[in-house]
Amino acid sequence: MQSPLFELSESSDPICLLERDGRAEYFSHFYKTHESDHFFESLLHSLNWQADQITMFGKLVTTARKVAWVGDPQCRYTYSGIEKIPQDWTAELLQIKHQLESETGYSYNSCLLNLYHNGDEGMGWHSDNEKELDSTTPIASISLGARRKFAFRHKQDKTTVSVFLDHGSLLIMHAPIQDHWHHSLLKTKTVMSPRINLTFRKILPRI
Ligand SMILES: O=C(O)CCC(=O)C(=O)O
Ligand SMILES: [Fe+2]
Repeated sequence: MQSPLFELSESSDPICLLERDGRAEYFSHFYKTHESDHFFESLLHSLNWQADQITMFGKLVTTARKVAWVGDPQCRYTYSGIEKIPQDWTAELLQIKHQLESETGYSYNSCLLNLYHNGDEGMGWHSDNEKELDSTTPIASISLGARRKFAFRHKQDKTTVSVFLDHGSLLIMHAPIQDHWHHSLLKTKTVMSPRINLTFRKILPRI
């Protein structure tokens, strides 16, 4: 079966990509090109980017993709058995966070950033359902740089829905999407330039 692939035009913002077992909305032009160019450059140079470590088939593997974890000081986050301590917000990240908060009506206290140097780097199928995350706050994902293909795959019936994430775009993943769908950033041989992705999240206070 052919899976839907959304090819979108600016006038159609926002587009509802999924509305079953969760909802995903896509804004292709959340930021204008010159604003997106500015954010890309400043985030590339102002953050402490580090290789990530993930568990694959029971082994700890270091990724080529780089990550930066930013948030309020109490926002600690554990994945693959490693506790991440956040970097401080930069002026640009606070500006983006405030714009997102007024767009969505939700508040965020952390942001995970990924730097993919080229199309050889991607992110495998997963869902963002860690127990530290407030599952009622949608994950808001901003893309800067190279246009890359992103896909959702339903956990039970394996239906897929994919979209190219544009420079300056915003993808909002509403609950309970993480319970029912995996998502992935697909690798490709045709992209040679870098991309930065920002996922704004709400971490629950520790009990
Ligand atoms: O790079 C992307 O668009 C996806 C990133 C992602 O899924 C994540 O950080 O959890
Ligand atoms: Fe994710």
